[in-house]
Amino acid sequence: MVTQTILPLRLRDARVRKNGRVIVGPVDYELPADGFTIVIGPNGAGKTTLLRMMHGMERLASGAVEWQVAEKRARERQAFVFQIPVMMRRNVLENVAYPMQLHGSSRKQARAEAARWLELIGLAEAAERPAPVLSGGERQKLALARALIRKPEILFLDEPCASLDGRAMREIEAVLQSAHSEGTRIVMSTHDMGQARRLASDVLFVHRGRIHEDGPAARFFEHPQTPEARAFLQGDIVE
Ligand SMILES: Nc1ncnc2c1ncn2[C@@H]1O[C@H](COP(=O)(O)OP(=O)(O)OP(=O)(O)O)[C@@H](O)[C@H]1O
Repeated sequence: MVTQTILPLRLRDARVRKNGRVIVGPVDYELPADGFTIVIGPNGAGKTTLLRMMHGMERLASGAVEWQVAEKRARERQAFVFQIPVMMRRNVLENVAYPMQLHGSSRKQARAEAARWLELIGLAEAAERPAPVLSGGERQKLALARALIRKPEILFLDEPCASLDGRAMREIEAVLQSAHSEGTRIVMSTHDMGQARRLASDVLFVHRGRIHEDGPAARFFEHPQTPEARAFLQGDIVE
């Protein structure tokens, strides 16, 4: 059987409106099939909403978000990691195993795969602990293992390292880089310019609800094309 990729993703004239105001859009953009895309921009620029819109979590006021396959299949092949991870009041292993069980794996199979992921992500010792008692970094690792366990084609992450210490951040970045090198497409927002430079193959610079500039990371960081991106990279306040 030929497995058709869900990518590239196309956004056509896509807009999200809240309280009568367009907060993101119009966006016309094609997300290429490969890469580690970092989404950056000033506070309130629309990064979170753009990611949610790509993932199909926002009702569109106009336009379309189109994958290469039917919506149901596209949905199954994506995962999303939130800034504040959502987790069940069960132990860590069960939290990670859950998506596999939900999609038809036996409990035994799901638990075995979850244990493998916990090992990989450095959470093996916490397997039997209730998820709600984890530290911030551990929670985010759990969320990442749970997102990756079904080997999504594309993973969206909204500020996954906000407020984590250096060690947790390093561990999470290593897992993301490894997932990417094994073929997972990644789209992630961050406020941390060091992290953006470490991880990005390409950049989406969001300003006032629009993709203001996009391109390969090396070019963006060395030669930003727009005055707003230049100002942002210099650390100026961009409104
Ligand atoms: N549910 C909502 N109702 C009204 N306005 C909203 C809603 N959600 C977001 N907004 C507004 O839309 C704009 C974009 O928000 P969004 O959270 O996408 O930006 P962001 O770039 O992720 O911000 P930050 O960097 O602060 O996390 C902001 O001005 C925000 O106040």
